[in-house]
Amino acid sequence: MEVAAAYPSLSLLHLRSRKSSTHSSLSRLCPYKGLGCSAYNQAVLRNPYSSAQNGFQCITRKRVGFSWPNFDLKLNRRCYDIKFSRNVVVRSQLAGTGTPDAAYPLSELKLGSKVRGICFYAVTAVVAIFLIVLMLVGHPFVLLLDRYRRKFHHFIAKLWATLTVSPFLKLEIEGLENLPSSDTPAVYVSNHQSFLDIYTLLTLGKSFKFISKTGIFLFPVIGWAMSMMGVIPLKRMDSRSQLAQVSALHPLGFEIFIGFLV
Ligand SMILES: CCCCCCCCCCCCCCCC(=O)OC[C@@H](O)COP(=O)(O)O
Repeated sequence: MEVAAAYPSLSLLHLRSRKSSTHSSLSRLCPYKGLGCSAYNQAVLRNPYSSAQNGFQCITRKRVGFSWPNFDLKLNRRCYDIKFSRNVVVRSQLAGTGTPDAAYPLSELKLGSKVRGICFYAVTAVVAIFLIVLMLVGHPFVLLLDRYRRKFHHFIAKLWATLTVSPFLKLEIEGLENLPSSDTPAVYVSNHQSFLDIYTLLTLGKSFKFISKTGIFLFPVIGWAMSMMGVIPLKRMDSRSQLAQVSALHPLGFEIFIGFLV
């Protein structure tokens, strides 16, 4: 997973798994001097951890049969039809060769991985429910005292991310000194291999203004937190919305985080 921080010079932040091949964590920041998009492309291609060289994956979606209970009212008996198939997307930098065959259906995941995944979601939900209360209480003060950066909310988000991730992954952060200071306008761009980049970037504690598709704001608790943090909503199919939201940023300058899928 890579994050590019674009400010006067351009740096790449790499998010990689420390010990296993199943999850990614924040591990390496490689400074790369360059200007403009072409320089960025070169940086990605030439970097030893780049997706191009390692062939890390954006694995194509694989359809997996999934049974859903269905009620046949006439016969008053329960029957099971293959009604839908579910898309299971596996994206990992480290998992294999980058071919579609490397994707595997949910049903083939080991029990341990499933339990681990369920625990992850349980922890993140429980922690969010507690922390959202703090955010709600602090929100009026944040609007009065720190309307733009909202550092308090970002601190809460950092707590949420750290408490969620730390039982499951060990984060290693290298090269923090290469990041621009908080008062330097910068754009961070991630290739968004999975949602783990959001957690790992939140643990940095920087007041990124994330840009997010509008649908995510509808999630309970997380969506409310995003609104309070000032996450920028984006209607993806509407280029006017994209322009309007970015130009609405406060002229003092912000650090923006943009995630995109590769
Ligand atoms: C108290 C709890 C604190 C919670 C803090 C939550 C802060 C969350 C910051 C969220 C930033 C969300 C950025 C989302 C970026 C985005 O929009 O990604 C789109 C992808 O998904 C791809 O979607 P799709 O193509 O539809 O699969």
